[in-house]
Amino acid sequence: MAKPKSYDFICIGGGSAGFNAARVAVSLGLRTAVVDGARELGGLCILRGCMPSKTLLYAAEVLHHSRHAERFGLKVAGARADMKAVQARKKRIIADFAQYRHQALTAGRFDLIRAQARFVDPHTLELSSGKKIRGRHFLIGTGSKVAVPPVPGLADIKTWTSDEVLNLDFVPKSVLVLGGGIVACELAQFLNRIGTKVMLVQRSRNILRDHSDDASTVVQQALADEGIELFAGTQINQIAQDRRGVSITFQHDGRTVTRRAAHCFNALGRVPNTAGLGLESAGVKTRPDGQILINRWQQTSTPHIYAAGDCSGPHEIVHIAIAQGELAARHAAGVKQLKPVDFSLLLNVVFTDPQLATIGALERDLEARGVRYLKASYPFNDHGKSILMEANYGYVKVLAEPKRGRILGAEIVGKDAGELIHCFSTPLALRATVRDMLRAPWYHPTLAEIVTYPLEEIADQLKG
Ligand SMILES: Cc1cc2nc3c(=O)[nH]c(=O)nc-3n(C[C@H](O)[C@H](O)[C@H](O)COP(=O)(O)OP(=O)(O)OC[C@H]3O[C@@H](n4cnc5c(N)ncnc54)[C@H](O)[C@@H]3O)c2cc1C
Ligand SMILES: NC(=O)c1ccc[n+]([C@@H]2O[C@H](COP(=O)([O-])OP(=O)(O)OC[C@H]3O[C@@H](n4cnc5c(N)ncnc54)[C@H](O)[C@@H]3O)[C@@H](O)[C@H]2O)c1
Repeated sequence: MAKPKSYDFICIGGGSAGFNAARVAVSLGLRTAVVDGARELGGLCILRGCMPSKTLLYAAEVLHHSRHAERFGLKVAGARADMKAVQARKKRIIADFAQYRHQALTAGRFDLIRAQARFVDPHTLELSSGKKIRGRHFLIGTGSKVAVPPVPGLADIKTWTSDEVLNLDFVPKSVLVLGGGIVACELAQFLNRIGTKVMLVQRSRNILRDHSDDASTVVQQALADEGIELFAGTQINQIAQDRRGVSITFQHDGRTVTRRAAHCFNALGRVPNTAGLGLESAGVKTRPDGQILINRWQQTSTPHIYAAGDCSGPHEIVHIAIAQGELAARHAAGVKQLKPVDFSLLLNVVFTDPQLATIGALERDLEARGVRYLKASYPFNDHGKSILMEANYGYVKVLAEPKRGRILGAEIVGKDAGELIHCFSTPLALRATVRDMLRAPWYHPTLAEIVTYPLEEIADQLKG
């Protein structure tokens, strides 16, 4: 039998983490291969995550504005979603992005092997083709898959995942959304805006539980105002299915509630896609849910094997997956003076409308750590530019260190919060103070200008 081909660096998975790790590894002179077993190349972000969801959310936002044009004194008759056309546009856009990634993967800078891989020992992968390859270093970037938690009846019924919702070419009559995380909230609003009756059932007291109560309350209110029937703080008793659709019974506010819908959308989270990778043969340790344990250089319990992206966490966010993949490649190549991924700059965006975005420290983290801070916030419904845009939901909140006013974090809920939060990215990275930010020019009238009000308030607190 032929000797297995051998590489310096092998990426298992060619998504955001794996592709970017490979790109950097090659640039550092490592003989590199990417192994990906997907029928379609591109990874979650391009094919079934960020890009298709944001394409559809934007279309739904345009429809929403058209339907509420009278707020601006406009008459737009008959605005509705032609889902076949919406879907065709999404497919065209995504095909372009996927094609671009396909070209990058097949450009010959590294070997691309189309196969599923599993470890048979710490340096050898067995491929679904039957071949074996060997590596000096590995990067596991196998992503995540939809979770099916033990909700009574859930495993016995046919549910949609985000994949099916992103592929809809019709307007469903009614959808029961399970979960109140980012996927649930973004896509519940999309469904509601295209004309579906949406019920959302969420376990925690608030939707978007990773965010502050203030922030999630604003989004929750906006979703309810648009007509989504939203139940938070529930406990599901049973879900069942018959020819007419699904029914759910749950506890809410001390009552037993029953609802019916034509379809059920499972948005109860995702789990690391690591089963079947033969991690035990390689000595790679995981948490009970399959999440790969890593150190700050992305090394697993077997130091020449790295992991990055959704399979290792701690966040399921594309720019983090990319940064982790790149760091792993540099570490494997022996680059000196590296810095770990800096989670004190964590940037998070929820693409609901209003959007919810945070950067840096959250108030609850500072409180938990006993860190003193100054804070100030300002509402969108008192800001000229947002008032003229009828964008009245939300606020900007800034947190700063009390001595010099160094920015510690910011939270924005409101129109285009995902764009506005970037006003704080560079200042936070450069450890700027509120006074540094106020020295910069701010054009009038812009949405971004709203940021100056809490900054000025903190500057005043510093004087006092
Ligand atoms: C609906 C939705 C919307 C999202 N929106 C956003 C957003 O707006 N912004 C954001 O930052 N994040 C968003 N995310 C999260 C983001 O998409 C993920 O965090 C990111 O794509 C993960 O990248 P990855 O490289 O870890 O995994 P993936 O991109 O999933 O790549 C994993 C690759 O590994 C391959 N693979 C798996 N197992 C094997 C094996 N055994 N052998 C060989 N190959 C294998 C797969 O085929 C796949 O190509 C969204 C997610 C979802 C579901
Ligand atoms: N805008 C973005 O950046 C973006 C968009 C979409 C997804 N993502 C990423 O994808 C990841 C997955 O998102 P998600 O929304 O699928 O997951 P999630 O973990 O954020 O949300 C899952 C929801 O299901 C609920 N849940 C879980 N188990 C339950 C049970 N047994 N009973 C009742 N409720 C239960 C949780 O309370 C939570 O509300 C996120 O971590 C996110 O970072 C990011």
